[in-house]
Amino acid sequence: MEQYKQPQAGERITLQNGELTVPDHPIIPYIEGDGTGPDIWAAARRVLDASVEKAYGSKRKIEWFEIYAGEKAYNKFGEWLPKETLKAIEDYYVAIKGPLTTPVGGGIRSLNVALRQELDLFVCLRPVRYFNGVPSPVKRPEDVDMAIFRENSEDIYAGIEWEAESAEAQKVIQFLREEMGVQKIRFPETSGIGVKPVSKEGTERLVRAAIQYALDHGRKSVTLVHKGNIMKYTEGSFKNWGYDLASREFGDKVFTWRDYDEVKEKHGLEAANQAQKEAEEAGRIIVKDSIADAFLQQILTRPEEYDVIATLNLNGDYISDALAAQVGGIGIAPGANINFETGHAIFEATHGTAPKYAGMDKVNPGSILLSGVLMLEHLGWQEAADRIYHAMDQTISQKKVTYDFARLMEGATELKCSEFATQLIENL
Ligand SMILES: NC(=O)C1=CN([C@@H]2O[C@H](COP(=O)(O)OP(=O)(O)OC[C@H]3O[C@@H](n4cnc5c(N)ncnc54)[C@H](OP(=O)(O)O)[C@@H]3O)[C@@H](O)[C@H]2O)C=CC1
Ligand SMILES: O=C(O)CCC(=O)C(=O)O
Ligand SMILES: [Mg+2]
Repeated sequence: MEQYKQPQAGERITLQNGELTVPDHPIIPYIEGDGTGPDIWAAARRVLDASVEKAYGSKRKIEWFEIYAGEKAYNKFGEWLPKETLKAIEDYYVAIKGPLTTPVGGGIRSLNVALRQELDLFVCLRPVRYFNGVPSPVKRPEDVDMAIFRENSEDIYAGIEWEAESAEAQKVIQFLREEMGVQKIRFPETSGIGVKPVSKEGTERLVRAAIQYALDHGRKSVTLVHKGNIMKYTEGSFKNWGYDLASREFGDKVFTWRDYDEVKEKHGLEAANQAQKEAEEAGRIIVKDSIADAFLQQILTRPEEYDVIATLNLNGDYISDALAAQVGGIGIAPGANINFETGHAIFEATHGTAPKYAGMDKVNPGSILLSGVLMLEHLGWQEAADRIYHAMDQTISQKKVTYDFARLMEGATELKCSEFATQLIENL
């Protein structure tokens, strides 16, 4: 880490017996991000620091350590994702990042995805909840309270694809047609090809983390969201492996829809409904499943029926933006990429770099800030986290908001990104 200036003060977070040990002055690496990243990060950092100070005085303080990825890394070191960045996150366990640009249709592959894959941060956890007063396109946004567990290491995001008409694509198509008996590639001469790996191990560690989270957080259900009717051996297997794991590892802590079907088969519908009701009353987690397209309409029409969601990478990407829109948009949707086995985590906004607003001090810093709040909770600094939740509620109720909310609210005062942060600090 010769190129990076590590802070003189502070100590490392360590892992002991599978648990993070967090010193009072932890060193936390951060990546500012591209586009609007510098604006939202500067605002969020001020609020995080102020809240920690307010909650703990001088006893606790985060020692921030800048590390680099994306355009800033390229301009400084000629690399998009320097090895030192990965090493710093490995060494310090917990990091936070702003959004990074990914060009469409060519150029570099996603650095966001690369960070998750290189560090094997297999869960992308995106909690979606409503803050009072936030403008929403739905009638009862307060019914949305879900935690999305998006698989983060495989699926179509593995980046195994070949461009149409390339020698590689032609070779794969030839192999599929001649050796695998594939007859259904409609336009073989001009097809690009993508491969979607989904494994049993990958599914199991994701579903295990989702059920454990549901148990630890007093949640009621875990829904496996898939498109298994069409992609039988990837998304369909995700569902089957998920149910297998739930019964095998969690036993009577869960009641699955497979259990329901079994009771129904043997004793009829009424008995099955009764068995599920008793399981719910006993606090068992209901493990169910939903096909992705139906799920996307049901989260609009019956959001109160869904709680923890476990899903594959691409479904999770769509679902997290769709659900975020229901509770005020991606400007306030937080996220965390976590390896629940090694303890490594990167907290990051759900949205991207919003390039048209870059450098305008305009966009909502809520998403990266609330990702920072998840980070405070992960460190066990709940008092500092709670102050920020409270300040968000207060500030939005006062109708002092950034442009994204102001354009949907009557009588709102539109604040710049930095002014919104100042207002939050006043309300801590
Ligand atoms: N994890 C990451 O780092 C991610 C990176 N990206 C990357 O970001 C780049 C831009 O992607 P794009 O598809 O435009 O998606 P963005 O999420 O960057 O922006 C889409 C729209 O969302 C709204 N928005 C985004 N951020 C905020 C915010 N902080 N406050 C309020 N509104 C916000 C804006 O809406 P409006 O126009 O209505 O004001 C904006 O135009 C791409 O290179 C993409 O690959 C994308 C997603 C995640
Ligand atoms: O990496 C990207 O450019 C997009 C990632 C994304 O959409 C997400 O993290 O939700
Ligand atoms: Mg996305």
